[in-house]
Amino acid sequence: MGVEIRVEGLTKSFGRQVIWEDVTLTLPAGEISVLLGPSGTGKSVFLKTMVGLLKPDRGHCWIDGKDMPNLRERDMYEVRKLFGVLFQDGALFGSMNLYDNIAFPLREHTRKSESEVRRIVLEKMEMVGLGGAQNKFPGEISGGMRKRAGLARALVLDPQIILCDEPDSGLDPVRTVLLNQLIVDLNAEIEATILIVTHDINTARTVPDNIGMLFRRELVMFGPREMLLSSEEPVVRQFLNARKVGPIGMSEEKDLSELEAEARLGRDPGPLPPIPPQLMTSDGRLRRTQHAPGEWLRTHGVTPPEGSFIDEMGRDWLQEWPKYVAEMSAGAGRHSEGAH
Ligand SMILES: Nc1ncnc2c1ncn2[C@@H]1O[C@H](COP(=O)(O)OP(=O)(O)OP(=O)(O)O)[C@@H](O)[C@H]1O
Repeated sequence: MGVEIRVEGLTKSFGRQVIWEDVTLTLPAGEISVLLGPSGTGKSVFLKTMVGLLKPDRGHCWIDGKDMPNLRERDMYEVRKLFGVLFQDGALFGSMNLYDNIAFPLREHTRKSESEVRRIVLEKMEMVGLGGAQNKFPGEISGGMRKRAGLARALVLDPQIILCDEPDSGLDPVRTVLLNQLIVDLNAEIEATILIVTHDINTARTVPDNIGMLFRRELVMFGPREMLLSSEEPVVRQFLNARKVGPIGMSEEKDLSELEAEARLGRDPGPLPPIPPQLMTSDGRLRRTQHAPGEWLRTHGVTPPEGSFIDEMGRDWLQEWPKYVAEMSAGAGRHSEGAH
């Protein structure tokens, strides 16, 4: 089961350039969260600070009771073992085949025998759909395969926390959805706490349990997916709906002439689009941390936009959910009876 991560008042600057200030959020144990923000708002810096690769100016990041940025190097090394990190390009060693790349953390951080290493590497490769590709070199495979190899490598130490920095950059839309599916299935399987940095709006809208948004050196909002997808906050709304109208411009903030032009053309962002159903696991089983569709909206008295929670087959998940959960639990019951 993944661990909760509690970030409090985290602030980071490089020289006089403040990247973000006073970031406070909690990544709930075992849930999937997405971090959004225009380019250059410090999302990668945030991930690197979480794993202790960068030191913040001040603040805390509590992981399993330990305050990561304020640990001694040796203790930090121990906490780092809880993490699996998928960097943007997979960060594979070009001179090693996939097998050796994926085996690397096991050989570096554990004293496992080569036969044990082999068992784990092949299992993880199978898990990400790379069975049989052990002898390929990173230069011989596609970008999507490199990402999956990076993911397999991030998984070998059985991480309780997985950080993915733009896992979908450079992937075609179908590969992006397949990678998202893999992440959701993985979450159901190993129940790790997952944080994904992405620019892909479809990923942000359909995959996570929670969404956070960085803008103008602060965390504008962090909370359940439904909270951000129904938010009227201009930056959140503009970003999550990929709209031109809103505070974000080509440089991070719009200048006066852009805002004047926008005012002439009309600045009404229009109605919010429907909230899509969340991506389910591929075998339909429920993730341990999965929330019922509409749960946050109901508890907060928010009416979702017309057409929300209807999937591409026309099923309305607000109606279907109780029936679905009952069927799944009955199925799980049957499985466990069968197992005894
Ligand atoms: N080691 C460093 N030293 C100095 N400045 C840095 C360092 N790393 C990042 N920065 C600066 O911090 C800012 C945020 O960078 P970061 O890569 O985190 O942005 P990002 O939100 O991930 O962007 P993108 O979406 O384009 O990947 C940038 O201005 C970058 O130049």
